[in-house]
Amino acid sequence: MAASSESSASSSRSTSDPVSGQADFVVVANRLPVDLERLPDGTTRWKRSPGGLVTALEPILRRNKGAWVGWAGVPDAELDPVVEDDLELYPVPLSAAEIADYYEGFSNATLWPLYHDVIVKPEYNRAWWNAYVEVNRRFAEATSKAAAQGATVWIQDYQLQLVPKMLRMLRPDLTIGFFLHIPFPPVELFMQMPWRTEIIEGLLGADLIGFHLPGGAQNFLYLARKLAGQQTSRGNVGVRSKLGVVQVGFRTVRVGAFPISIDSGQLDEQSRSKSIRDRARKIRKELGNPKHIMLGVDRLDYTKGIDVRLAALHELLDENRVDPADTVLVQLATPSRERVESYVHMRGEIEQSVSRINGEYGEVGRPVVHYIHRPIPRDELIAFFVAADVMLVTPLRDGMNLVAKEYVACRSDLGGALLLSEFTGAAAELRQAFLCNPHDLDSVKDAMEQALNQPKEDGRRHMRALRRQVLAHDVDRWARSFLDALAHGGAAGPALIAPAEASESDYTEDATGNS
Ligand SMILES: Nc1ncnc2c1ncn2[C@@H]1O[C@H](COP(=O)(O)OP(=O)(O)O)[C@@H](O)[C@H]1O
Ligand SMILES: O=P(O)(O)OC[C@H]1O[C@H](O[C@H]2O[C@H](CO)[C@@H](O)[C@H](O)[C@H]2O)[C@H](O)[C@@H](O)[C@@H]1O
Repeated sequence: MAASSESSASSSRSTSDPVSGQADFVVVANRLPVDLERLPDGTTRWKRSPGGLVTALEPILRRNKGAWVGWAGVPDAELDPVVEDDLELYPVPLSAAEIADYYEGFSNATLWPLYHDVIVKPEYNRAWWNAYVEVNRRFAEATSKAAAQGATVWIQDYQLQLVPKMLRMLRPDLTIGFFLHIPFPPVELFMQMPWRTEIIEGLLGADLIGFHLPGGAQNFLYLARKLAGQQTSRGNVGVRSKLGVVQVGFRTVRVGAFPISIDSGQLDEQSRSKSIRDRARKIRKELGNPKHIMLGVDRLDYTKGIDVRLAALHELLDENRVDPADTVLVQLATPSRERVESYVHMRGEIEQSVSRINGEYGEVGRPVVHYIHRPIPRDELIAFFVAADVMLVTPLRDGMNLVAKEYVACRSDLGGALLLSEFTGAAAELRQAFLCNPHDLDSVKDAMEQALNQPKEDGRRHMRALRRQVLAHDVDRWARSFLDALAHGGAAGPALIAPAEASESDYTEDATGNS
C-alpha cells in the first residue's frame, strides 16, 4: 500500500504472511486500509482505500504495531487474517446483499445524510437496519477473536455504532474507545431516527467516545441523558451525564472532542522534495502556465459542495470578475459510493456544470475546468497541492476535512491561499483561511475573488499562521490524546474533554493555543 497505493497480488499469498497471534491494540473500521481488487486474469491485489479515515489511521496503526479489523471492499471475500505491507489485517466478509443494505443503505443512505444536516433526505428502512445490526455483530465477533486479553480496541465511525456494546458483552476485559469521524447531529435531527435508543446505547458500550468538535460531544451528552436507560422501571435513571462524563449504572463513559489531523511532518517533508517541486512546475506548464490555478480535491460526495464552487466560478466568469484566459480550476474527484442514488444524481449534475462552463468559456485545448474522476497517486496529489494558487474546500457539512490540512502542510513556500467552508470541522482551527458560507453563493464568490487576488505578503502571513496550527497539531498528537484519555481515564487534560457547556470559541482557543 504505502505511497504508491498499490501492492502485489495476494492470491498467491507469496508477499503476505499469516498473522502472528492476538493483538494488544486493535483498530476496527468499516473498511480495511486497503481494498482487494479482483483483476480480469483472476488474480487479486490490494490498493489503498478511499477517504480521510484511512489517511489518518494508517500511520497510527503502523507506529502502534496493532491489528486492523475491517471489510476488504468487495463482496464475499472470505480471507484469513493476513499481514500485508507490515499491517496485520483481519478481513470481515460482507455479502452483496449486506453491502447493499448495511453499507450503501443504512450507513450511506440513512446515517450519512442524517448526520450531515439532511442535505438529502435520509431513508428509514427496516431491512437496512436489520442488516446493520447483523453486520455490527459480525464485526464485534471478529474483533473479539483478534484482540488479546486486556487489549485496547479503537472502533471507528458511524458504520459501527453498535459494536461497542456488542463487544463489551463478548469481552468485558477489553478497554474500548470509539471515534466518530462525521458530525454528530443536533437533537432535533437525531430524534428522527427510528432506532435512536439502540444507537445511543450501542455507543455507550465504549469507555471513551470521541467527536471532532465539542458541539458533537454536547449533542451526544444531551441525547444520552434523554434516551438511554429509558427501559428501567423508574424511567431515565440508568444514565446520568455531566461535564463530559456519562454514568451508566456502575460504569463511567467519558465523552470528549478530539479534532483529527494528518501526518503533517511527513507531508511537509515530501512536498519539499525536488521531484515534487519539478512535477508541480510541470503541472503548471501542462495547464498552459495560467496566472491562477484553483484546485478541488474530494471524494465525489454531495456533502463536499463541489457544485457550490462550480456555481461560484460560473457566476464570476459571467460577471467578468474572473478571466477565463488566465484562470483554471482543476477538480480531482475520487469515485465514491457509486451505487447510492443520491451520488449518481449528484455526479450527473456536476459533470453537466463542468461541461457548461467549458462550453461557454473554454477554448480548444484550453478548458477552464479540468475534471478527473479517479483517484490520483499520492505523489501526484502532493504536486497538485504545491502547484495550486487557491485551494477550494467548500463542503455544506464535513466532520473535519483533511484535504484543507494537507494543502497547508504542503505549502512550506508560504504560497497559496485556502478557501474554506465554515461548515467543516477544520474551520474551527484554520481561522486564517478565507472562510465562506457555502449556502450563500455571494459569500463563496467574494471569498474566491479575494483569495485569487490577495497581496503576496498577506498570503505569506496567513499561510505561516495556518502552518503553525497544522504542523503542531498532527495526527500523532490526535491519536495520543485520545489513547491517553482512554488509558488513564480521569487523567485527561481539560482541553480534551468537552464540558457540556463549552462553546465553539472555547474549543478554538484550546485547539490553536492562539486565544
Ligand atoms: N481525487 C483524489 N485522489 C487521491 N486522493 C484523494 C482524492 N480526493 C481525496 N483524496 C484523499 O482522501 C482523503 C479525504 O479526506 P477528507 O478530506 O477528510 O474527506 P473524506 O474522508 O470525507 O473523503 C484525503 O487524504 C485526500 O488527500
Ligand atoms: O469508505 P467510504 O464509504 O468510501 O468513505 C470514505 C470515508 O469517508 C468519511 O470520512 C470522514 O473522515 C475524515 C477523517 O476523520 C474526516 O476528515 C471527514 O470529514 C469524514 O467525512 C467516513 O467518515 C469514513 O468512514 C469513510 O471511510
